[in-house]
Amino acid sequence: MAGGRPHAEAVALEAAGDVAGATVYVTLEPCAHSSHRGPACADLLVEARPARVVVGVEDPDPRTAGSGLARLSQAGIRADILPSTEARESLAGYLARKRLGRPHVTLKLAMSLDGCIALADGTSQWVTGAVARAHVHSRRAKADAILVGGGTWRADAPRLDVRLPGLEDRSPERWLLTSEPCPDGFRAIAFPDAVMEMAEVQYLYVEGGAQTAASFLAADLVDRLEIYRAPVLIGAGLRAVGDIGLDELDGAHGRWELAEQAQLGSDTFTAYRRLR
Ligand SMILES: NC(=O)C1=CN([C@@H]2O[C@H](COP(=O)(O)OP(=O)(O)OC[C@H]3O[C@@H](n4cnc5c(N)ncnc54)[C@H](OP(=O)(O)O)[C@@H]3O)[C@@H](O)[C@H]2O)C=CC1
Ligand SMILES: Nc1c(N[C@@H]2O[C@H](COP(=O)(O)O)[C@@H](O)[C@H]2O)[nH]c(=O)[nH]c1=O
Repeated sequence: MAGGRPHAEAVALEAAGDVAGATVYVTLEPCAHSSHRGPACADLLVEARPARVVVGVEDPDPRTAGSGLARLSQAGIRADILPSTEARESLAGYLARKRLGRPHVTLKLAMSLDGCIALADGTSQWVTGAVARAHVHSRRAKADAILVGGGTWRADAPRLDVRLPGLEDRSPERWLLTSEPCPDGFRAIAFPDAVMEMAEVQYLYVEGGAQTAASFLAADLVDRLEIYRAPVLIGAGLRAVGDIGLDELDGAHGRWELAEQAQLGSDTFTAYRRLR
Protein backbone atom coordinates (compact mmCIF):
# COMPACT_ATOMS: atom_id res chain seq x y z
CA MET A 1 0.00 0.00 0.00
CA ALA A 2 1.24 3.52 -0.74
CA GLY A 3 2.32 5.71 2.19
CA GLY A 4 -0.02 8.09 3.99
CA ARG A 5 -3.45 7.31 5.40
CA PRO A 6 -5.41 5.19 5.89
CA HIS A 7 -2.77 2.96 7.45
CA ALA A 8 -2.92 -0.80 6.87
CA GLU A 9 -4.46 -1.49 10.29
CA ALA A 10 -7.52 0.64 9.52
CA VAL A 11 -8.05 -1.16 6.21
CA ALA A 12 -7.41 -4.64 7.66
CA LEU A 13 -9.69 -4.12 10.67
CA GLU A 14 -12.44 -2.84 8.41
CA ALA A 15 -12.08 -5.91 6.18
CA ALA A 16 -11.81 -8.40 9.06
CA GLY A 17 -14.86 -7.26 11.03
CA ASP A 18 -14.89 -8.62 14.60
CA VAL A 19 -11.36 -9.37 15.87
CA ALA A 20 -12.18 -9.43 19.60
CA GLY A 21 -10.03 -12.10 21.28
CA ALA A 22 -8.00 -12.76 18.11
CA THR A 23 -4.25 -12.41 17.50
CA VAL A 24 -3.37 -9.60 15.10
CA TYR A 25 -0.05 -9.72 13.20
CA VAL A 26 1.39 -6.45 11.89
CA THR A 27 4.69 -5.76 10.12
CA LEU A 28 5.29 -2.33 11.70
CA GLU A 29 4.50 -1.26 15.27
CA PRO A 30 1.04 0.37 15.20
CA CYS A 31 1.39 4.13 15.18
CA ALA A 32 0.63 6.07 18.35
CA HIS A 33 0.01 9.44 16.70
CA SER A 34 -3.25 10.52 15.17
CA SER A 35 -3.45 12.87 12.21
CA HIS A 36 -6.16 14.93 10.58
CA ARG A 37 -6.52 11.97 8.20
CA GLY A 38 -7.27 9.39 10.87
CA PRO A 39 -6.89 8.08 14.41
CA ALA A 40 -3.74 6.34 15.68
CA CYS A 41 -3.60 2.64 14.75
CA ALA A 42 -2.82 1.70 18.36
CA ASP A 43 -6.13 3.34 19.37
CA LEU A 44 -8.02 1.52 16.59
CA LEU A 45 -6.61 -1.77 17.87
CA VAL A 46 -7.47 -0.97 21.49
CA GLU A 47 -11.04 -0.34 20.37
CA ALA A 48 -11.12 -3.63 18.39
CA ARG A 49 -10.05 -5.63 21.53
CA PRO A 50 -7.83 -8.39 20.10
CA ALA A 51 -6.21 -10.59 22.76
CA ARG A 52 -2.75 -10.15 21.30
CA VAL A 53 -0.84 -8.05 18.76
CA VAL A 54 2.41 -9.41 17.26
CA VAL A 55 4.71 -6.82 15.70
CA GLY A 56 7.55 -7.52 13.22
CA VAL A 57 9.49 -4.24 13.55
CA GLU A 58 9.52 -1.47 16.14
CA ASP A 59 8.68 1.88 14.52
CA PRO A 60 11.75 4.17 14.44
CA ASP A 61 9.43 7.19 14.14
CA PRO A 62 9.94 9.01 17.47
CA ARG A 63 6.21 9.75 17.64
CA THR A 64 5.54 6.00 17.92
CA ALA A 65 8.79 4.21 18.92
CA GLY A 66 7.75 1.97 21.81
CA SER A 67 4.61 3.95 22.61
CA GLY A 68 2.44 2.06 20.11
CA LEU A 69 3.25 -1.16 21.97
CA ALA A 70 2.92 0.53 25.36
CA ARG A 71 -0.55 1.82 24.54
CA LEU A 72 -1.70 -1.72 23.68
CA SER A 73 -0.17 -3.18 26.85
CA GLN A 74 -1.76 -0.49 28.99
CA ALA A 75 -5.13 -1.46 27.54
CA GLY A 76 -4.56 -5.09 28.60
CA ILE A 77 -3.69 -6.36 25.12
CA ARG A 78 -0.62 -8.60 25.00
CA ALA A 79 1.82 -6.88 22.61
CA ASP A 80 5.10 -8.50 21.54
CA ILE A 81 7.80 -7.88 19.01
CA LEU A 82 8.69 -10.98 17.01
CA PRO A 83 11.68 -9.72 14.98
CA SER A 84 11.16 -10.68 11.36
CA THR A 85 13.54 -10.29 8.41
CA GLU A 86 10.59 -10.47 6.02
CA ALA A 87 8.81 -7.64 7.86
CA ARG A 88 12.00 -5.56 7.86
CA GLU A 89 12.54 -6.19 4.15
CA SER A 90 8.96 -5.26 3.31
CA LEU A 91 9.50 -1.91 5.05
CA ALA A 92 13.06 -1.31 3.82
CA GLY A 93 12.26 2.01 2.13
CA TYR A 94 10.39 3.42 5.11
CA LEU A 95 13.06 2.22 7.56
CA ALA A 96 15.91 3.71 5.48
CA ARG A 97 14.12 7.07 5.38
CA LYS A 98 13.54 7.08 9.12
CA ARG A 99 16.86 5.60 10.27
CA LEU A 100 19.28 6.88 7.61
CA GLY A 101 17.38 9.93 6.37
CA ARG A 102 17.65 8.80 2.74
CA PRO A 103 16.10 6.31 0.32
CA HIS A 104 16.83 2.59 0.41
CA VAL A 105 19.39 2.11 -2.39
CA THR A 106 19.69 -1.01 -4.54
CA LEU A 107 22.73 -1.29 -6.81
CA LYS A 108 22.16 -3.63 -9.73
CA LEU A 109 24.96 -4.94 -11.93
CA ALA A 110 24.72 -7.36 -14.84
CA MET A 111 28.12 -8.96 -15.23
CA SER A 112 30.18 -11.75 -16.75
CA LEU A 113 31.63 -14.63 -14.72
CA ASP A 114 34.84 -12.65 -14.46
CA GLY A 115 33.15 -9.53 -13.13
CA CYS A 116 32.89 -7.31 -16.23
CA ILE A 117 29.86 -5.21 -17.21
CA ALA A 118 31.05 -4.30 -20.70
CA LEU A 119 33.75 -4.92 -23.28
CA ALA A 120 36.76 -2.60 -23.11
CA ASP A 121 35.18 -0.48 -25.88
CA GLY A 122 32.04 0.04 -23.76
CA THR A 123 29.77 -2.42 -25.59
CA SER A 124 27.45 -4.02 -23.01
CA GLN A 125 24.30 -5.13 -24.83
CA TRP A 126 23.84 -7.70 -23.83
CA VAL A 127 25.77 -9.47 -21.11
CA THR A 128 22.75 -11.18 -19.53
CA GLY A 129 19.91 -13.02 -21.24
CA ALA A 130 16.26 -12.20 -21.82
CA VAL A 131 14.91 -13.85 -18.64
CA ALA A 132 17.34 -11.95 -16.40
CA ARG A 133 16.58 -8.70 -18.21
CA ALA A 134 12.84 -9.22 -17.72
CA HIS A 135 13.57 -9.76 -14.02
CA VAL A 136 15.36 -6.39 -14.00
CA HIS A 137 12.19 -4.80 -15.30
CA SER A 138 10.21 -6.32 -12.44
CA ARG A 139 12.75 -4.80 -10.05
CA ARG A 140 12.52 -1.40 -11.78
CA ALA A 141 8.76 -1.53 -11.23
CA LYS A 142 9.32 -1.60 -7.45
CA ALA A 143 11.47 1.54 -7.45
CA ASP A 144 10.40 5.16 -7.10
CA ALA A 145 13.47 6.39 -8.98
CA ILE A 146 16.12 4.82 -11.21
CA LEU A 147 19.59 6.30 -11.68
CA VAL A 148 22.56 5.81 -14.04
CA GLY A 149 25.79 7.73 -14.53
CA GLY A 150 26.56 10.03 -17.44
CA GLY A 151 28.92 7.42 -18.94
CA THR A 152 26.07 4.93 -19.23
CA TRP A 153 23.86 7.55 -20.77
CA ARG A 154 26.52 8.37 -23.38
CA ALA A 155 27.26 4.69 -24.13
CA ASP A 156 23.74 3.26 -24.14
CA ALA A 157 21.13 6.05 -24.37
CA PRO A 158 19.07 3.75 -22.11
CA ARG A 159 15.29 3.89 -21.78
CA LEU A 160 15.24 2.72 -18.14
CA ASP A 161 11.51 2.14 -18.21
CA VAL A 162 9.39 -0.88 -17.31
CA ARG A 163 8.55 -2.94 -20.38
CA LEU A 164 6.59 -5.79 -18.83
CA PRO A 165 2.99 -6.33 -19.96
CA GLY A 166 0.66 -4.76 -17.42
CA LEU A 167 3.40 -2.95 -15.52
CA GLU A 168 4.25 -0.22 -18.04
CA ASP A 169 2.72 2.44 -15.80
CA ARG A 170 5.14 1.50 -13.00
CA SER A 171 8.19 3.06 -14.68
CA PRO A 172 10.19 4.97 -12.05
CA GLU A 173 11.35 8.56 -12.38
CA ARG A 174 14.66 8.61 -14.33
CA TRP A 175 17.66 10.31 -12.79
CA LEU A 176 21.09 10.96 -14.25
CA LEU A 177 24.33 11.53 -12.36
CA THR A 178 26.00 14.06 -14.65
CA SER A 179 27.53 17.47 -14.94
CA GLU A 180 26.47 17.62 -18.60
CA PRO A 181 23.17 19.03 -19.91
CA CYS A 182 20.42 16.58 -19.03
CA PRO A 183 18.45 14.87 -21.81
CA ASP A 184 14.66 15.15 -21.94
CA GLY A 185 12.83 12.79 -19.62
CA PHE A 186 15.67 12.68 -17.10
CA ARG A 187 16.39 14.69 -14.01
CA ALA A 188 20.03 15.65 -13.34
CA ILE A 189 21.19 14.83 -9.87
CA ALA A 190 24.35 15.83 -7.98
CA PHE A 191 26.20 13.29 -5.88
CA PRO A 192 25.81 12.59 -3.00
CA ASP A 193 23.73 15.45 -1.55
CA ALA A 194 20.81 15.02 -3.91
CA VAL A 195 20.54 11.34 -3.03
CA MET A 196 20.06 12.31 0.58
CA GLU A 197 17.52 14.94 -0.37
CA MET A 198 15.20 12.70 -2.38
CA ALA A 199 12.50 13.10 0.23
CA GLU A 200 9.74 11.68 -1.96
CA VAL A 201 11.77 8.60 -2.92
CA GLN A 202 11.73 5.50 -0.70
CA TYR A 203 13.32 3.08 -3.17
CA LEU A 204 16.17 4.09 -5.48
CA TYR A 205 17.45 1.60 -8.09
CA VAL A 206 20.97 2.32 -9.38
CA GLU A 207 21.81 0.61 -12.68
CA GLY A 208 25.50 1.51 -13.07
CA GLY A 209 27.91 1.98 -14.65
CA ALA A 210 31.18 1.16 -12.95
CA GLN A 211 32.10 4.65 -11.78
CA THR A 212 28.62 5.33 -10.45
CA ALA A 213 28.58 1.97 -8.66
CA ALA A 214 31.92 2.86 -7.05
CA SER A 215 30.67 6.31 -6.00
CA PHE A 216 27.66 4.82 -4.19
CA LEU A 217 29.69 2.01 -2.61
CA ALA A 218 32.55 4.26 -1.47
CA ALA A 219 30.01 6.57 0.20
CA ASP A 220 28.35 3.52 1.85
CA LEU A 221 25.04 4.39 0.23
CA VAL A 222 24.14 0.89 -1.00
CA ASP A 223 21.72 -1.18 1.08
CA ARG A 224 21.16 -4.02 -1.37
CA LEU A 225 23.34 -5.42 -4.13
CA GLU A 226 21.61 -7.26 -6.97
CA ILE A 227 24.08 -9.17 -9.13
CA TYR A 228 23.07 -10.85 -12.38
CA ARG A 229 25.84 -13.11 -13.59
CA ALA A 230 25.93 -14.59 -17.09
CA PRO A 231 28.03 -17.66 -17.99
CA VAL A 232 30.36 -15.67 -20.26
CA LEU A 233 33.97 -14.54 -19.89
CA ILE A 234 34.94 -11.08 -21.08
CA GLY A 235 38.57 -10.84 -19.99
CA ALA A 236 40.01 -7.36 -20.49
CA GLY A 237 36.65 -5.60 -20.19
CA LEU A 238 35.19 -2.90 -17.94
CA ARG A 239 35.21 -4.10 -14.32
CA ALA A 240 31.78 -3.90 -12.69
CA VAL A 241 32.90 -1.58 -9.92
CA GLY A 242 35.54 1.16 -10.11
CA ASP A 243 37.83 2.24 -7.28
CA ILE A 244 36.07 2.23 -3.89
CA GLY A 245 39.12 3.27 -1.92
CA LEU A 246 39.63 -0.09 -0.23
CA ASP A 247 43.18 -0.53 1.08
CA GLU A 248 42.90 -3.54 3.36
CA LEU A 249 40.92 -6.76 2.99
CA ASP A 250 39.74 -6.83 6.58
CA GLY A 251 37.56 -3.82 5.87
CA ALA A 252 35.81 -5.68 3.03
CA HIS A 253 34.53 -8.55 5.19
CA GLY A 254 31.38 -8.63 7.29
CA ARG A 255 29.54 -6.03 5.24
CA TRP A 256 27.18 -8.12 3.10
CA GLU A 257 24.92 -11.08 3.73
CA LEU A 258 23.12 -13.26 1.25
CA ALA A 259 19.48 -12.20 0.84
CA GLU A 260 18.17 -14.02 -2.23
CA GLN A 261 19.30 -16.36 -5.01
CA ALA A 262 17.61 -17.49 -8.22
CA GLN A 263 18.40 -19.10 -11.55
CA LEU A 264 17.10 -16.98 -14.41
CA GLY A 265 17.47 -18.89 -17.66
CA SER A 266 21.22 -19.47 -18.01
CA ASP A 267 22.05 -16.56 -15.65
CA THR A 268 22.14 -16.41 -11.87
CA PHE A 269 20.67 -13.72 -9.65
CA THR A 270 22.16 -13.10 -6.21
CA ALA A 271 21.08 -10.34 -3.85
CA TYR A 272 23.00 -9.25 -0.76
CA ARG A 273 21.89 -6.94 2.02
CA ARG A 274 24.23 -4.49 3.72
CA LEU A 275 24.79 -5.35 7.36
CA ARG A 276 24.57 -2.20 9.50
N1 LIG B 1 26.15 -4.54 -17.60
C1 LIG B 1 25.64 -3.61 -16.82
O1 LIG B 1 24.95 -3.86 -15.82
C2 LIG B 1 25.90 -2.18 -17.12
C3 LIG B 1 26.86 -1.80 -18.03
N2 LIG B 1 27.10 -0.48 -18.24
C4 LIG B 1 28.20 -0.08 -19.13
O2 LIG B 1 29.13 0.64 -18.32
C5 LIG B 1 29.75 1.67 -19.11
C6 LIG B 1 29.58 3.00 -18.38
O3 LIG B 1 30.20 2.94 -17.11
P1 LIG B 1 31.20 4.08 -16.62
O4 LIG B 1 32.07 4.46 -17.76
O5 LIG B 1 31.83 3.63 -15.37
O6 LIG B 1 30.25 5.32 -16.41
P2 LIG B 1 29.05 5.66 -15.42
O7 LIG B 1 27.77 5.27 -16.06
O8 LIG B 1 29.30 5.21 -14.05
O9 LIG B 1 29.09 7.23 -15.50
C7 LIG B 1 30.19 7.95 -15.05
C8 LIG B 1 29.75 9.38 -14.95
O10 LIG B 1 28.76 9.51 -13.93
C9 LIG B 1 28.95 10.74 -13.24
N3 LIG B 1 29.43 10.42 -11.91
C10 LIG B 1 29.74 9.20 -11.42
N4 LIG B 1 30.11 9.30 -10.12
C11 LIG B 1 30.04 10.62 -9.82
C12 LIG B 1 30.28 11.36 -8.63
N5 LIG B 1 30.70 10.78 -7.51
N6 LIG B 1 30.10 12.69 -8.68
C13 LIG B 1 29.69 13.29 -9.79
N7 LIG B 1 29.44 12.64 -10.95
C14 LIG B 1 29.61 11.32 -10.94
C15 LIG B 1 29.97 11.52 -14.09
O11 LIG B 1 29.17 12.07 -15.13
P3 LIG B 1 29.56 13.21 -16.17
O12 LIG B 1 30.87 12.83 -16.77
O13 LIG B 1 28.44 13.14 -17.15
O14 LIG B 1 29.60 14.50 -15.40
C16 LIG B 1 30.84 10.38 -14.61
O15 LIG B 1 31.62 10.70 -15.73
C17 LIG B 1 29.07 1.64 -20.44
O16 LIG B 1 29.89 0.90 -21.33
C18 LIG B 1 27.78 0.90 -20.19
O17 LIG B 1 27.35 0.23 -21.36
C19 LIG B 1 26.39 0.48 -17.57
C20 LIG B 1 25.43 0.16 -16.69
C21 LIG B 1 25.11 -1.20 -16.38
N1 LIG C 1 24.11 -4.49 -20.30
C1 LIG C 1 23.15 -4.94 -19.49
C2 LIG C 1 22.36 -4.06 -18.73
N2 LIG C 1 22.59 -2.73 -18.80
C3 LIG C 1 21.76 -1.72 -18.17
O1 LIG C 1 20.51 -1.61 -18.80
C4 LIG C 1 20.40 -0.32 -19.42
C5 LIG C 1 19.59 -0.39 -20.68
O2 LIG C 1 18.24 -0.33 -20.30
P1 LIG C 1 17.08 -0.21 -21.37
O3 LIG C 1 17.48 0.82 -22.40
O4 LIG C 1 15.88 0.21 -20.59
O5 LIG C 1 16.92 -1.58 -22.00
C6 LIG C 1 21.83 0.08 -19.65
O6 LIG C 1 22.01 1.45 -19.84
C7 LIG C 1 22.47 -0.38 -18.38
O7 LIG C 1 22.18 0.47 -17.30
N3 LIG C 1 21.40 -4.57 -17.92
C8 LIG C 1 21.15 -5.91 -17.87
O8 LIG C 1 20.27 -6.34 -17.13
N4 LIG C 1 21.88 -6.76 -18.63
C9 LIG C 1 22.87 -6.33 -19.43
O9 LIG C 1 23.48 -7.16 -20.09
